Amino acid sequence: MPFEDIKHIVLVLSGKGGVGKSSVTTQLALSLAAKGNQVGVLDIDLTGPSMPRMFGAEAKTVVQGPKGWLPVSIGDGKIKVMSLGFLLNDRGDSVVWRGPKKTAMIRQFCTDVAWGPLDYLIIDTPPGTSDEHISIAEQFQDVKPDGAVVVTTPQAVATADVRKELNFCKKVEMNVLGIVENMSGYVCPHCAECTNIFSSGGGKVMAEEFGVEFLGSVPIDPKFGQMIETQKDSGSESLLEQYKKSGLYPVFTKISDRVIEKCEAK
Ligand SMILES: Nc1ncnc2c1ncn2[C@@H]1O[C@H](COP(=O)(O)OP(=O)(O)OP(=O)(O)O)[C@@H](O)[C@H]1O
Repeated sequence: MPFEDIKHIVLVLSGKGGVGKSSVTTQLALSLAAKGNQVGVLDIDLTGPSMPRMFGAEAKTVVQGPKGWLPVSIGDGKIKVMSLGFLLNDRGDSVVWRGPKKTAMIRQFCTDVAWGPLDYLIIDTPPGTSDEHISIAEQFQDVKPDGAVVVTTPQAVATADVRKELNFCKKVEMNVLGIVENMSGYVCPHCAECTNIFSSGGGKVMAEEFGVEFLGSVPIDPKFGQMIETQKDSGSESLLEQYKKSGLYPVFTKISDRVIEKCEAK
């Protein structure tokens, strides 16, 4: 059984692209690792895999071990990452595959990766409710994920996309751990005051409407993007150390506390 050594599985979903789903996946992984957990990150965003870039591991490749693909170990090995990005020859390549090929790739990602023991496996999914989501839902018929973290932005809440995502979860009987509202306000680097540029609070209202938990608001922090862009295969130890100094670290410490509580309560 490929998931037998994995204690908890969490999916990260978003109704639309560009809302910060990959950033939330990365920060969830970093904050869980900061609490001493062994974390795996599975990137099934086949058309736009961004995990190699997020973890500064674009030059790494995955190799085949005796028990399957060996995920890329980041820093001191507290985080392991598997992404289609590691298998593409040219990292700028994108994959245009039809449904059956995507399904086969996802099945392989779910069965052929030698993760070793993990406390948490975080799965970064493509935006929307596409073939990949249906495949992943099918893969998990026996091993149910603990649930999904749904990411939105204040603007996206105004659209039907989040609603669609939450309805999708209901349809495939996916437990929703909660909603994260990303890019919710801007923290001034000079005075640390938070300004609500795009309005905020919509995620909370949506969470109430669907009877799911609101996990928290994540402000826009330009330093986060800089931190990601300037790391060059320095590994997660330094990324983790840098992240601990980031203004978003306390925000995600609270979010991951709730994720842990909810996963352990299951
Ligand atoms: N809270 C934040 N503060 C500052 N920058 C952010 C924040 N969240 C996301 N970003 C930046 O916004 C951009 C888009 O984020 P990200 O790649 O995480 O979105 P996504 O939803 O995964 O996108 P896609 O749908 O293309 O996969 C990135 O450059 C990221 O660094």
